[in-house]
Amino acid sequence: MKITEIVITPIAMKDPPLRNIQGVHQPYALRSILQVRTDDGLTGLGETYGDRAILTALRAVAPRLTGLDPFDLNGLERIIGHTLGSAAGLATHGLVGEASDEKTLATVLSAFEIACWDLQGRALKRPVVELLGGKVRDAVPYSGYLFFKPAAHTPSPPYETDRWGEAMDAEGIVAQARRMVDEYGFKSLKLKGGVLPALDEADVILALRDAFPDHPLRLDPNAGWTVATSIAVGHKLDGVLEYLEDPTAGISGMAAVAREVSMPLATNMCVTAFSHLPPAVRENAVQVVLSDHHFWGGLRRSRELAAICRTFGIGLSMHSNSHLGISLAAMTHLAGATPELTYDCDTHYPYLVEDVVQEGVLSFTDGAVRVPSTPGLGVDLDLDSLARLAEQYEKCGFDTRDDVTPMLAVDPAWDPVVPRW
Ligand SMILES: O=C([O-])C(=O)C[C@H](O)[C@@H](O)C(=O)[O-]
Ligand SMILES: [Mg+2]
Repeated sequence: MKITEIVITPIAMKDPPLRNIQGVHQPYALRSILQVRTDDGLTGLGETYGDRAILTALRAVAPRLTGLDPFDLNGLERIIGHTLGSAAGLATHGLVGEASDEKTLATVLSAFEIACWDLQGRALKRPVVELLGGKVRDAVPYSGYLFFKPAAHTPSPPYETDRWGEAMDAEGIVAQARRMVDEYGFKSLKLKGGVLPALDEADVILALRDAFPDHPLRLDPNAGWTVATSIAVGHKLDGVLEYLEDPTAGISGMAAVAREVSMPLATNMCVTAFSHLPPAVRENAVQVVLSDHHFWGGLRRSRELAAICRTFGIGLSMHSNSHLGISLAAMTHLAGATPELTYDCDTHYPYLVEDVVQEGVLSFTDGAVRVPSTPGLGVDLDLDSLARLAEQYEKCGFDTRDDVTPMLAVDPAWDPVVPRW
């Protein structure tokens, strides 16, 4: 089997005004959809970020992959390494740590690697989970991802009215959580923090604890707090949190917090590449790493991360950014085959109102997605939806994720400085 053609389609999907430390989500989230075609007539699917910088890198690599066997993942890595060379790190939005050459390569590799896994599975008529060693769970549990948000936010271009309403205080967040739990059956809850003053966010967690006594709870302010504030929140939430995610910036900052608080600290910001693991282990900075195949280099590398975490007694969870069904399928196959992944995975999927994959394949029951059993990733493109979302990308008016500008549109004094509290 040889790759004959790769089609990369940037798309924009509607997104609600979800708040975070930087500001607010734009009215559309951007993704790149990959279709990798072979001489056997098969098409493998991939999905990754849609920012201009990654799109440029994907487009530089794609023509070099003609003739590659999709089973040759080492060859894929070699070609991508040669093509990107020492290209400067991709600009990122700052919510998944610093950019670096290592992460650029891993991000580009992942996008094509996922499509190759899909092709391998389709060729062998086996689901990806079986190529990864077989299922360790039939369904993958996800956590309900709670965001502070206004009911409406109207910079230009405007946001679509969403079904989640306002959630800017404890009452709103508890109502959002209730809806997530009722509709999706989530068994754990994560609050995106960095929006209210830190101790007020701790109060929101306490309100969630009252309303959901048995749900593991997580709080993630994306490094919005100083070490001292992080410790104060850690003490206030002693015995309440499953983990505290990225309260403060950097491996040493996290280590200073970890020495003083009782709950595990988790990260998708200070340990986001293999070179971050040795210092993090040395300083005992984090007790849980949130993997994310999109920037850790795909499914193989994510499993290498799992083995390293197992070796050093670090827990493994999974991070998410706004994503579509191809990524949800890839996340589910990976988690379905990875025993180390004992924490419920993050997903933004409940906020999605439009997808590029055919409906009805992926759904949540009791907070979990069944690992697909059909060949490859188990999802197929809906070409009409792909075309519509591609047109939306052309019209949306931006080509890079930027949570600051739409915030400035409603608050001209907005300053995304960190740490803020
Ligand atoms: O766990 C995290 O840090 C994230 O999920 C990062 C995301 O970008 C999140 O902050 C968001 O969607 O605004
Ligand atoms: Mg996080």
